[in-house]
Amino acid sequence: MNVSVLGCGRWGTFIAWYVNKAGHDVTLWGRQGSKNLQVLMDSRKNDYLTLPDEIELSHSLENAVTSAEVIIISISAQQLRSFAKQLSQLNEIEGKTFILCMKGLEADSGKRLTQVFSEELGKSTNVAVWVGPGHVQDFVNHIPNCMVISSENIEITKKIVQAFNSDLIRFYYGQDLIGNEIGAATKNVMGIAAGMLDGLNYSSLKGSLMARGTREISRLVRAMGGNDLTIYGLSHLGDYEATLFSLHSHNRKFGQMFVQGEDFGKLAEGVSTVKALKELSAQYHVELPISDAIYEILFENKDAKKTLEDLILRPVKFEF
Ligand SMILES: NC(=O)C1=CN([C@@H]2O[C@H](COP(=O)(O)OP(=O)(O)OC[C@H]3O[C@@H](n4cnc5c(N)ncnc54)[C@H](OP(=O)(O)O)[C@@H]3O)[C@@H](O)[C@H]2O)C=CC1
Ligand SMILES: O=C(CO)COP(=O)(O)O
Repeated sequence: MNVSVLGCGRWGTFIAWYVNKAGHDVTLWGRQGSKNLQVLMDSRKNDYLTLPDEIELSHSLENAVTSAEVIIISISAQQLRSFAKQLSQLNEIEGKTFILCMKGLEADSGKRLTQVFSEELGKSTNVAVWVGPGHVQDFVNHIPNCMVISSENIEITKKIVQAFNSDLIRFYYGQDLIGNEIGAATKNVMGIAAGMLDGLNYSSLKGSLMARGTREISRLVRAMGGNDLTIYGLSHLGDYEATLFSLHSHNRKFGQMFVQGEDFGKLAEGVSTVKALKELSAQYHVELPISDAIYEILFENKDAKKTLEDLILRPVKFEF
């Protein structure tokens, strides 16, 4: 199958490498001026991997889109709306399958990425998400993992899983798009919280963060019409090791450096997702104490140690 990957950062480049390894013809696209693409064109390498010669590297969005049956997008979540607008100007997008390999929510509206995408491209394309745990550094060292594909159309979900399943990634069929998208985006917020705990020498609280973080997000998913159990699956709890504990996690690292007064400088999607959660908490009348605490620390200048300690001082309540 011809597959194009749009976005050539850490994850998009890995996805191109992986999909080629799974037996497909792959084009990897980067925008004009992309340093990431230039480095790959010059050396076929980045900080994480080496791309085989058969993967085509391209600056032409039109060629990348028209030549492929399946188009995978992996760019920063806050750029998706404007990028989807750009895609909607192209011919021949009808009937194509798009897969979003991204973990975020629109910061201002709280909308899920498939909602943002469909609003800009209409209903004539299929859209799915590919989420779950995995770091490039582990996959290129042949360490396998499990991930999940989810869409509103089970036939599309099955087609993608069958095309991309391999001994490196075992895919599951997701049946709850709301839960999988909210789960994938919000695990980054818990990752930031975990990094803050690490930075404050409170790492032993991460078990409690796992228990109460999943509970908080499952309440939100249920209020939004999803299945609260999804939060205990691959998109969220299944991604906690890779985000709350892994030294590779950008979100965990961001949180750690934030409380240490340092600038991380790379994409940590959870920062924008914290804003989206503020909006969703109000829209759906769901209390999100951990996410609120991270919002206050990041955007209201509240003291991180005191704000996280205050979570412990909340009134006693039933666990479930
Ligand atoms: N296990 C998983 O499922 C993982 C998922 N991810 C997700 O993947 C997504 C990307 O993360 P990551 O690869 O780390 O981020 P990077 O910052 O490494 O890469 C982002 C890419 O997006 C491109 N980009 C940004 N804005 C635009 C735009 N307006 N138009 C076109 N291209 C654009 C950048 O272009 P340029 O090259 O010009 O800078 C860059 O290539 C995130 O949502 C992240 O959560 C990440 C890791 C693992
Ligand atoms: O989603 C990821 C791991 O599954 C990557 O997480 P980070 O963006 O925090 O590195």
